[in-house]
Amino acid sequence: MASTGPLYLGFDLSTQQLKGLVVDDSLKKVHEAKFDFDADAKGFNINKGVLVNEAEHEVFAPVAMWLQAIDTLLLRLKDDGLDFKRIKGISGSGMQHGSVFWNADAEQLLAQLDPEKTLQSQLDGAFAHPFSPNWQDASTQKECDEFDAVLGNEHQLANVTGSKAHHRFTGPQILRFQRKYPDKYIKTYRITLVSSWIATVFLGKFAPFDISDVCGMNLWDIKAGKWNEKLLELAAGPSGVDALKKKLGDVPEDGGIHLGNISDYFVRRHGFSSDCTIIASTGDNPSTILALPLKKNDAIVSLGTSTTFLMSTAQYRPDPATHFFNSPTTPGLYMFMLCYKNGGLAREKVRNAINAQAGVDDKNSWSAFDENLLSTPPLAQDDPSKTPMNLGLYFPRPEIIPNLPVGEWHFEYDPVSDELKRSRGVPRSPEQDARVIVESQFLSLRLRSRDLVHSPGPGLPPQPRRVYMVGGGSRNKAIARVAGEVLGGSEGVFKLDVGENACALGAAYKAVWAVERDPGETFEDLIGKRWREDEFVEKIADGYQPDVFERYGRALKGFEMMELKLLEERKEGKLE
Ligand SMILES: Nc1ncnc2c1ncn2[C@@H]1O[C@H](COP(=O)(O)OP(=O)(O)O)[C@@H](O)[C@H]1O
Ligand SMILES: O=C(CO)[C@@H](O)[C@H](O)COP(=O)(O)O
Repeated sequence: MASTGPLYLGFDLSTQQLKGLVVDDSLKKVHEAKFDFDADAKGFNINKGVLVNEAEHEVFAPVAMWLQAIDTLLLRLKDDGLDFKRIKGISGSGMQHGSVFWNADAEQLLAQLDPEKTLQSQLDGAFAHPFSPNWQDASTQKECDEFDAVLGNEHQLANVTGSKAHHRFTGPQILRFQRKYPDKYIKTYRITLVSSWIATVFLGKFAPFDISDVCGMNLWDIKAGKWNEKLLELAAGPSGVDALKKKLGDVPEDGGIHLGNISDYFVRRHGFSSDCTIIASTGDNPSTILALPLKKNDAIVSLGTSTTFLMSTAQYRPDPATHFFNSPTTPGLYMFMLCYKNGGLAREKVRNAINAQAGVDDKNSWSAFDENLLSTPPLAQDDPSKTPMNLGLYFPRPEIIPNLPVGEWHFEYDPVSDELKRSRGVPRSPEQDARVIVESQFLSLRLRSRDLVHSPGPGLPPQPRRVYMVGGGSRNKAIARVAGEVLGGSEGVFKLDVGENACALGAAYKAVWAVERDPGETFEDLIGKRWREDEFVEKIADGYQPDVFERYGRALKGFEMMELKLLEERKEGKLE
């Protein structure tokens, strides 16, 4: 007999694709589909989901392409057998920091959508600007300097907003937007984040920012729970704070807030039930921590286009080197995050060089990369007693952590003499680059999370209890193995059964919680009760291995010296 129980739909609008995932009330995934921007979008000259203006270091995405993606994704979910009538709640996750500038006609256009036509064909006129600045944008150095200065320094800004100023954060982006396009800024009636943009489309009217994603703007005072007036004043420019406040709207405290019923357009065009509820959408990283009942001292490593490292903590310990956000669901909890621009695409560059050298036909195959990753000894050290450790940084795009320009740098480090020497590359390039780039990415995570992790048991050095891998790169077990060697993890390295789609899963779980919670029931309680560990997660690699963990511990010192040296050279103008 066909099931009739309630279903919950989660979206993930990320750099390279829109994904949709449906779960039932027992948290089991029942449908999923995706729309890949490069492969599926028609009429946009994008590469890896974005457009680039190199001259100004701008990276941005066409908003109309996302509308096309929603139009097609819903058809794909239908083809997958989804009965839209059963969907009781929808929530979404969006790549963080990106802003969409809507004009004054938008709400009328949203309210009057004709179910015979696509979203893309009807909402073209709803935007004051056709593009959304992407998280990879690096055009706002001047604006970031102003943000860091306005409260005193970057420490003060991090204390108040959870982060120092970052190129991609929405406040500095708005400041640059209103300076570069004053007319468009005046015409902007409402600014949404990518997350509240998804909710807006499904709601048919403007949706507010969510309590977690708002922390990615450098405008929100986390402890006070309100906008910081000085920061608003800076971002707002000549048209003033009140005008900007109107464009930004309110920020409800409850991450599970019911924003309203789904827009009639979706009821009539796709057969959704008219009482399907739209739940606040959040950022892709906050959403990822909702994909499982994360315990204290567990870490999530998300290998998407960006690499991120996430932990849930009750301690608010902001620092200019890291990010803190409100939990998307639970007051009093925070999300700690590290975010790197050079994640998936940097690894792909090494993979491509290996495949080209080996004459591999399938350009997207990871086999040769994986073979080299596993056959190269740790730190590409053939004989640890005689040869130095090989360290490197691979940044095809300007990096966030540390703030370095495009480049690739190699060093040799002798942990006995503590000597660090510049080298021309790894001994056997590009094969050994596979090992050195993956180690480099995980060493940076270990370096920057070391004060947050603690010993998971007697006699164990500080490290996570479990490391969960998610995002596209979590398909790769060779990378997971190296993650365990570098980061540890007393119980091992794990993957969710929908590991690549954790953001969409987290969004779907948020919808389950928001619709089905009892009064006062936390997300952790509800999801914890329904979660089935044996079905939903798989151990994919060993974690803590004392010898190699200790060896990487020694490498950390050289790694830190390497970064400091390059930062010094940047200051002296030697790297640009
Ligand atoms: N088998 C694999 N090994 C390593 N990386 C992979 C593998 N499969 C996919 N990826 C990486 O996953 C990335 C996409 O991850 P995904 O989480 O879907 O992206 P996003 O959410 O940022 O759009 C690609 O850039 C690719 O490098
Ligand atoms: O900028 C950040 C987080 O601060 C990125 O993590 C974006 O949120 C995009 O992520 P993916 O497309 O890699 O999922």
